[in-house]
Amino acid sequence: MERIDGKALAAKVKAQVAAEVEALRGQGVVPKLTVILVGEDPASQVYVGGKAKDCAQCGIDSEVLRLPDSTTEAQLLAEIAVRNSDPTVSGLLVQLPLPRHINEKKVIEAISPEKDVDGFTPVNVGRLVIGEDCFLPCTPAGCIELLKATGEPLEGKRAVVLGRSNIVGKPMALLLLRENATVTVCHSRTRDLPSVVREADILVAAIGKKRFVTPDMVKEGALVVDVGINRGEDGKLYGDVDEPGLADKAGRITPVPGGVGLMTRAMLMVNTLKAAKRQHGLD
Ligand SMILES: Nc1nc(=O)c2c([nH]1)NC[C@@H]1CN(c3ccc(C(=O)N[C@@H](CCC(=O)O)C(=O)O)cc3)C=[N+]21
Repeated sequence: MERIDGKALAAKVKAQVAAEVEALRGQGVVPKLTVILVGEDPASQVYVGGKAKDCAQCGIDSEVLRLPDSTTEAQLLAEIAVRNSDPTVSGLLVQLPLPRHINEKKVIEAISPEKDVDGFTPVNVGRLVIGEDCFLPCTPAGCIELLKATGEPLEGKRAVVLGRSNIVGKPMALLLLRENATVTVCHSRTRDLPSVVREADILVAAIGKKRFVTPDMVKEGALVVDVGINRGEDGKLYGDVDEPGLADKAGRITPVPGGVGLMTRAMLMVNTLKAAKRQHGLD
């Protein structure tokens, strides 16, 4: 299988964002992303650092609000409310997962839909379902860009999404549908899952299990998008797909690392730019 270069595509997307941000600055508009991080989750620390770096590359101001693990839900909601009504904040994101004593649903619902650059609020999810303009969730949006970058038409293809989470599987299915693919969503209760996966011209693996997709499950010539980020005992990152096992197959695959994760971050920059433009009536 040939690799789809997520690093190159992310760089291209960020360069386009940077050019637009520069033009916006000329009009006196400076986009800003605020990330709220509660607690000390080590993976979250890494992701948040990556986002700050991307912002710097794009000329987007960034601010990280670090709150202790002991933060109450009410305190977090109050911090969100301050950013919702701060006109200098274009995009607002609360890093997940949150400590167990905080209700994730309540927190997401508190974010202003006009600043919801993750595309996680019910308003944006609803807009996505009915095909209105909205903030697309970054990971699925990045997956679509990776698929489009292959130059292969998505229309009419059989797409299989492995996983049905609110942040990846479900919105991914909707975005593929919007591209006129024929979409099947598989999950832990799917009967004879391997035979369903084998039908896929386009396979999006977002099940969160290291190398769950074995070579016998992948159709010859398929486009495979690997959303998995599983840390192995050896400290290395593994996707949901056994990529080395697919070496002799025709088709294309996004690597882990170097694929979907980088595009997730690039799409966050796209959304933050879009938020700033909309808030200034420029979109
Ligand atoms: N509100 C919220 N929004 C998110 O978008 C969000 C979140 N919470 N919580 C956690 C997940 C995970 N996530 C990733 C982002 C970038 C990489 C990434 O850049 N990965 C690199 C390498 C990373 C490494 O080496 O550790 C790559 O795949 O090449 C991975 C994962 C965003 N998430």
